[in-house]
Amino acid sequence: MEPSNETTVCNHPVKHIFRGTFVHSTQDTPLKILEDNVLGVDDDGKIAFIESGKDVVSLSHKWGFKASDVKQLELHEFIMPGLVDTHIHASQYSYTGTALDLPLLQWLNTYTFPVEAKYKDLTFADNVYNKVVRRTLMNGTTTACYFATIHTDASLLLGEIANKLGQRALVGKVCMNCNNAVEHYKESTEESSEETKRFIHELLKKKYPHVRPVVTPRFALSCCSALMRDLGDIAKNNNLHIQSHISENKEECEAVKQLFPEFESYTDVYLKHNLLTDKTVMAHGCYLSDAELQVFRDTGASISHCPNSNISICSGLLDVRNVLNHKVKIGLGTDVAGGYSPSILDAIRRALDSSKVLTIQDPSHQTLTFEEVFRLATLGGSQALSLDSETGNFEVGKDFDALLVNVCAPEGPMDICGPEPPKVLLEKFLNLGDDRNIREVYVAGRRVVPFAETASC
Ligand SMILES: O=c1[nH]c(=O)c2nc[nH]c2[nH]1
Ligand SMILES: [Zn+2]
Repeated sequence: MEPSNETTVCNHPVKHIFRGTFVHSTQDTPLKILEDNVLGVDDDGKIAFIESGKDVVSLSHKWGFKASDVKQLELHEFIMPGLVDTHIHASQYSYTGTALDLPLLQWLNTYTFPVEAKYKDLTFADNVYNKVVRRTLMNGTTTACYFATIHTDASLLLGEIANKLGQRALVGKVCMNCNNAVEHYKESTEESSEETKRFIHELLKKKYPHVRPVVTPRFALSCCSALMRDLGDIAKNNNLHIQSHISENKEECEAVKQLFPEFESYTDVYLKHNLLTDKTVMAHGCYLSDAELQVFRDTGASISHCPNSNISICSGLLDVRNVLNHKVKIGLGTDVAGGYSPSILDAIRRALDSSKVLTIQDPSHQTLTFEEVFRLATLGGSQALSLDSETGNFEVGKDFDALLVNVCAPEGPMDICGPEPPKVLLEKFLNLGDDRNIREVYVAGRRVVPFAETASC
């Protein structure tokens, strides 16, 4: 509710008030630094105001808070928007940091499918899914777009755990009816469609405030035409998000061409199966042509850039500058476990490295700046997931999804050798920081890190 004037106490109470430095991105500016600002979070977890610290007295009258309610940040602290992981396989978390010696298709058959088959066992799923949600939250991921496995009940469990621990999440029960490598790790077409409908129904029935289902055809090599068409219809009928993979590796692109010769391109395969919408996020896209990027632009579909994975399993390098020039929505993804790090801070560094490699190869390439990659990791990710009306930056009315960062955390990974401006502190954090610097994490105004209770290994 909007306050009526400056002297009336607003009857919509604020539950957190922070004063200090805030950094975030907007559509026009990749990095906005707001020094000595005051931000209030209302009872619904939404940003009620963000204004100059000089106005704190009039704000306290207007919103009915006391000076002692204000949490004053230290000089080496700042608040930034939560990180958005637009593509992560929760089910692959158990082998993160290993099995990076094969290219995509062999990697899937050798490592991925045998592990994913184990999620029939809900005890196994419960252990891994609790760990991945905790680890990503600790690393500042306030929103995650998850692939689970083909198992409906384990996928529902992932949604339950994300809700319990307070992470904003899109959760996908994986659909795949083609797989010759691992027996039993596939579904029939009918099973896949019916179980997807059950998954959506059951998850929506829980009415979790920040956890939603996402329709998840694994990729064109795992799903026949009939299944992709069914999934396109299911997403349309329920107005749901869609996620998949596209143009990650050359061998995969060639196989798609062989399997779907009647289509103009890999993008055309998804387009003609109604899988490209303004709520679709496709991982990778390293080999998309300009014409395909134009289709992304026209449909409003987005790309999840997963640079760690692209390098780790030798898939390719995405030219993010070209994607941005085509005005296609783009965010960052860890792609655990093709990517070996569950942290979006790592994705930021790998995105910058990848852009620099492109510049080494072609000096006319316009290297991404750290400010641009900061935006990809926050507002860009929320746009890629079509969640930017709810989260992504500190606009009044959005949910307060945020990290309180202390660059001088005791036992932390970096040193600050004298007074530094906030822009330097942010750049240092993005390049050198880790979870020790992330003192608090908020999702929709709820403090979710530090955890209420500690988990054992
Ligand atoms: O990086 C990837 N990870 C996967 O699990 C996958 N499945 C299809 N294509 C994929 N790419
Ligand atoms: Zn993936």
